[in-house]
Amino acid sequence: MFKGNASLYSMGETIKVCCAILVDNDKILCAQRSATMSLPHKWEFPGGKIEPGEKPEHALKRELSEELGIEIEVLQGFRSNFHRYSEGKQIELIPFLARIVDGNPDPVEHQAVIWLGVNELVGLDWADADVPIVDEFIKWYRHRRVD
Ligand SMILES: Nc1nc2c([nH]c(=O)n2[C@@H]2O[C@H](COP(=O)(O)OP(=O)(O)OP(=O)(O)O)[C@@H](O)[C@H]2O)c(=O)[nH]1
Repeated sequence: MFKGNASLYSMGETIKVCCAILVDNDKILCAQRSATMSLPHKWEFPGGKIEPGEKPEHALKRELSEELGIEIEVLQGFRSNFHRYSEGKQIELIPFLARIVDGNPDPVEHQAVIWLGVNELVGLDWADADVPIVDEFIKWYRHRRVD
């Protein structure tokens, strides 16, 4: 007799997605998905799917180069968030604090990118998977040690 957790078996594959919280002069880069992307017009942190066997940091550098034409340095990782969208897609969103080391963000796919102060982040219409990450980042940023 089946005794497992049935919901585990109906969830399907979890897609691993990395994203960058890019900070420069107390501003954070936010990217808006375009009308033709999934989650149209929602705000997110730039990034994308991690390919099989790829290290998350490597995927992040690749995606930011492709999407925004920038080179980044990854500073630290934050706790990932598992989220299942209503259409059934489940993602693990893995955030990293990062900074730009070369280039200016010039979006290829996104509709817009903007730099916002930490206090302004909550005013955006974030993709659902990002909401806990935004909240945790705000708390972390306010309490971080500045040496
Ligand atoms: N890059 C990024 N993707 C996110 C974030 N939040 C979030 O839910 N996602 C989702 O994670 C997936 C990342 O895929 P992607 O960026 O590589 O490619 P994509 O838009 O073509 O994906 P899709 O069309 O298959 O949904 C998308 O489904 C996107 O909606 C985020 O903050 N950054």
